[in-house]
Amino acid sequence: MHSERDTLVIPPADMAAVDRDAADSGISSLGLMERAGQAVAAAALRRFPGALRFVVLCGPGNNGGDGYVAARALSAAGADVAVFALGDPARLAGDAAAMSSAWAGAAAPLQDFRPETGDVVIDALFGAGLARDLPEAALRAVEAVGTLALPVVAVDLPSGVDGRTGAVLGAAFKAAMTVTFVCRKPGHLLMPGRSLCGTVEVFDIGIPARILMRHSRHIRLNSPAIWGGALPAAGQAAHKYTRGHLAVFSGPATATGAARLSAAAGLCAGAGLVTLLSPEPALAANAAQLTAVMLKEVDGEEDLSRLLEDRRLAAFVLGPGFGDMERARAYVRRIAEAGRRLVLDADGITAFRDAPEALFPLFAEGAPRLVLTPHDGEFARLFPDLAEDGTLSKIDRAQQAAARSHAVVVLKGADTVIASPDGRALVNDNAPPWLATAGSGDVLAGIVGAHLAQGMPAFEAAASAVWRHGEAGRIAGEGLTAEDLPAAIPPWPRP
Ligand SMILES: NC(=O)C1=CN([C@@H]2O[C@H](COP(=O)(O)OP(=O)(O)OC[C@H]3O[C@@H](n4cnc5c(N)ncnc54)[C@H](OP(=O)(O)O)[C@@H]3O)[C@@H](O)[C@H]2O)[C@@H](O)CC1
Ligand SMILES: [K+]
Repeated sequence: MHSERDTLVIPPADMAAVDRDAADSGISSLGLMERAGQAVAAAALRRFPGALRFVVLCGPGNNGGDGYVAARALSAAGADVAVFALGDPARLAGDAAAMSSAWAGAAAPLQDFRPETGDVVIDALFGAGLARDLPEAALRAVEAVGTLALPVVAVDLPSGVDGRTGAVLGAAFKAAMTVTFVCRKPGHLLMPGRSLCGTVEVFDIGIPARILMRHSRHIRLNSPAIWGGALPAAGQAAHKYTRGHLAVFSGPATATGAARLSAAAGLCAGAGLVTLLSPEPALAANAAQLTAVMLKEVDGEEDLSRLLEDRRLAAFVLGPGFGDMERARAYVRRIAEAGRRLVLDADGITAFRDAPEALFPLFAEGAPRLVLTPHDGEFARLFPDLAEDGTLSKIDRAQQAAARSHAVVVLKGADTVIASPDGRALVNDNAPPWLATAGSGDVLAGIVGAHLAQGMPAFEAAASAVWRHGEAGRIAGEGLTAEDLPAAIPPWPRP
């Protein structure tokens, strides 16, 4: 399990500020580069002991500097090493120039690189400083290495991956392994960057935590290390009501399955009681398929108001299969006015597509009580401007949406981002690809609802739900259907 420091994620621009602070406090930047390059060489030798030749591709900045150190260390270890440089090494500056001079071997132009079977490529072309699409010579190298399917060890990031957004600029190496320094960068976690990094190894090159924390924007990898303590301890005498009562709204008679999936997941995730709230025409369909989940008729705002008199009903899930947009908006208003907690998913989100400004003020007071769980398409309905802004990373989009909506935003995908109105954001990385299946989102909404019902703060409730959902996907295994997921939800992890 991760330590808290292991979960830190710092964007490249902030990382540059960390480097400056480290230098100001007397830490030698040349020493940092030396340790970085040595770490790369050690990792490459450990992972590829049978390499016939290590080909080190060095770029025009400090990433290239790390490459020259790695070349020297690999050579000192007895490996066969060839260095190819992008640009004239004589034009390198600062630490990179010093490390290039300390490399005793030759450095041929990158254009001369002809990959051979048995090569292991150390990609030190670009890291945090990649500012635009890869230049022509680098594109050709990416293509040639890809053609032979040579293993690549990326220094800091696979060249071509934008460390801030995870986007590919022109093209990018597909690495078997990425050795990065200090902490992860967003590009290691956000797609498609994550899929190009291979195994990510993070090396502590000696920058003290106090400097890191000064520049951390509270972006982290989603891990039990962050929220493991957020589950209120249920005492020996825990009563089902003290473990929370969750209510899930059913859709019409023709669309009841989604809500039942949410309800079942809520029960398996630890809610003491779960009630499905069903319109009258759907009662029979629901009753035929429920056992532990209770069923209650709610067929309009008056029914709901009466129900809300029961203070034990702590949290609601609205959206999966719900269908009726006007009723969705009315129910959301009632729940907000009654001070309850709400997971708004699927149709519940779409119901506010033309009037998001009618939703956001409803939950503006006090601690966050609303959790929005959109996929990209639903996100664009509530936040069209953020969805269209190509300069924003997925983390930026979720953070800005959370601040605007006063909601915890769970922006779903292979790289789900969970953001809080207070600026915290987590990137999730434990979801297997086969979790993207029909009904999977309904299950997630139910788990979030169960956590809210148990009294967890909304951000922790959502983050832990995303993680348990991912674990459930792993446990249920490839070929799962959403029906398999509730029973596969793992117990609450203790940090
Ligand atoms: N604390 C740490 O984490 C430590 C980090 N360290 C290492 O430093 C790395 C960051 O170094 P960096 O800032 O020099 O950036 P880097 O990626 O080498 O590229 C910048 C150069 O590329 C150029 N350039 C950019 N895009 C281009 C393009 N498309 N086509 C052509 N040129 C392009 C750009 O030129 P410019 O944009 O100014 O014209 C500039 O010359 C980091 O990834 C890690 O490996 C360690 O050494 C020690 C501690
Ligand atoms: K690189």
